[in-house]
Amino acid sequence: MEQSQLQAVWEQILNNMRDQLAGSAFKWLDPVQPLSLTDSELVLGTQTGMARDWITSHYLTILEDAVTAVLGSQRKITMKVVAPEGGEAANTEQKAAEPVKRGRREKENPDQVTLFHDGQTPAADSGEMHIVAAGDSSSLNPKYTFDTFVTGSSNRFAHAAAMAVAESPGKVYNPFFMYGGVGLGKTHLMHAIGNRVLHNHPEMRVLYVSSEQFTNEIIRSIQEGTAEKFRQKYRNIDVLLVDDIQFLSGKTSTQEEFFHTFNTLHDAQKQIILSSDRPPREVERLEDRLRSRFEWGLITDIQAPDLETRIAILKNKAQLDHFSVPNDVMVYIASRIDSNIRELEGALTRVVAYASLIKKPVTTDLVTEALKDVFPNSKTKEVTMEVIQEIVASYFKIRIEDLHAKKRTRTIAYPRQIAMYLCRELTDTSLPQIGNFFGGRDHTTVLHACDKITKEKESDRKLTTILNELIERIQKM
Ligand SMILES: Nc1ncnc2c1ncn2[C@@H]1O[C@H](COP(=O)(O)OP(=O)(O)OP(=O)(O)O)[C@@H](O)[C@H]1O
Repeated sequence: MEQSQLQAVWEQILNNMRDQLAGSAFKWLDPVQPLSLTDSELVLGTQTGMARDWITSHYLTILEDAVTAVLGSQRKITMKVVAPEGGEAANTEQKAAEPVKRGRREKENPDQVTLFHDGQTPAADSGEMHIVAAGDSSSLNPKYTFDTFVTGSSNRFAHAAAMAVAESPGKVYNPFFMYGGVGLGKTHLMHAIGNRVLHNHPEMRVLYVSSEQFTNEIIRSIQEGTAEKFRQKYRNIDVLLVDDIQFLSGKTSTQEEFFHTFNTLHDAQKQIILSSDRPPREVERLEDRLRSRFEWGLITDIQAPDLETRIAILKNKAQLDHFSVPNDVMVYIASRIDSNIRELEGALTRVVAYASLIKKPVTTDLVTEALKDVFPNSKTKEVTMEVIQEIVASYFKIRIEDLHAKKRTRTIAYPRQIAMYLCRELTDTSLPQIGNFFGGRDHTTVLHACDKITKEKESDRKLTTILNELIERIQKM
C-alpha cells in the first residue's frame, strides 16, 4: 500500500477514535506513524518505548475497534519504536513523554501547549507563536480549512457566515452558533475559522475546545484550587471555539463558569463560536440566561448534503488523499450513504484500503464486497452513457436522437450539455469518447458543455435541483 493511502487510512482510524477519547489521548496518538498494513496486521511506529507502552496499556482496545470499524475486519496491531527523523530514539525519550508540548510558552506555563497555525513545529528560536491552547485541548487540524470544505445547498449559508466571522472576528456575528446532525462538518468549519484567523492575524490567541474538555478543565481547576488560573486563560483569548455545546446540558457549575467567560469575552468584543447538534432552544437543561446569549448573534444550521455535494466531497477527499478512484465508484458510494459525511469518507477510505490489500482495481463490484456490512443488500450497477442519455431525454421530454443530432436550439442544446456533463461526472469516459457518443462531436464541445454547467450550477439553484433529480434517477436504473 502506498504511504499516502496508508496515512489516509490511519487518519480515518484516528478520527474514529476521536469520537470516543478525550483530547488528551491524542498527545500520544497524534505522533504515531503508520508503518505498514496487510490483511492481517497493522504496524505502527512510536518515537519512544514509553509512548508505545502507554498506548498499548491505555488505548489498545479502542484502537483495535477503530481499526475494525475503518477496515471492516480485525487486524493484529504491532507497535514498534522508531527513531524520529534526524534524531536518535534515545534522545527523544523526554520529548515523547510530553509529545505535543512545544514552542516557547511551555517553559513559562507547563499547562499550556503552543500550537502553530500550519501544524508544524517552527525552529526553536523563531519566536513564531501563533496560538496558545489548553493543555488537553486538541490542536487545530491544519487540514480543516475553507479550501477543503465543499459547499452545496445544505451548507452554503453556514460556510459563508463562517468565512465572514473568520475575516472579521468579534465584529460581525457574535456569538456565531452552528448546529446540525452528526458528521456534517461543524467541527471542520470551526477549525477552518480558527485556521483562517491565525493566517490573517498570527498574533491572535485562538482556542478550540470541546465542551467535554472545557468541563473537565473546570472540574480539575475546582479540585486543584486553580480556578483563577482557569479564568485567566479563558478570558484572555481573542477567539474561543467551543464544540458540541449540547454536552453542557445539566452541568450547572460548568454553565455558571461558561456564563461568566462568555460575558467577559463578549463585552471585550472577542469572538465566540459555538457548535451543537441542535439549536439553542432545543438544548435541554441549559440555563435560560445562556440560551438567550447563544441566540444573540447568528444561528445557522447545516443540513445533510444532497447527492451532488456528496459526490463532490468524495472527489475532493480522493484528490487530497491521492486516491485514484473512478467516478462511477464515487457516485455509487455517495448514492448509498446519504447522511453522515464522516461515514461517507470512511467508506471511501475502506474501499481504497481493501483494493490495495487484495491488489485489485477499485470497481463498483469491489465496493459491494468491501462495504457489504454497510450496505447489505446492494447490487452493483454500472452507470453508462446510454443510461444517462435515456434519463436526460425522458426528463426533458426530448428524443435520444436529438442528443446526437446537430440541432442547436436551446430546448435541445441545454439537455445535451447536461447529459455531457453527467457523462463526464458519473462515468470514466474521456472527453473524445463522450464527444463521439453524442453524434461525433469534438472534445472541445464537451469540455465547453462541462465548464458551462459546472459554472452555472454555482449560482442556479434550479439547475442543482435538476442535476440531483437526474442523478437519483440514473442511480435507480
Ligand atoms: N462540506 C464538507 N466538505 C469536505 N469535508 C467535509 C464537509 N463536511 C464534513 N466534512 C468532513 O466530514 C468529517 C466529519 O465532519 P465534522 O467532524 O466537521 O462533523 P461534525 O458536524 O462536527 O460532527 P459531530 O457532530 O460528530 O461533531 C470530517 O472529516 C470533515 O472534514
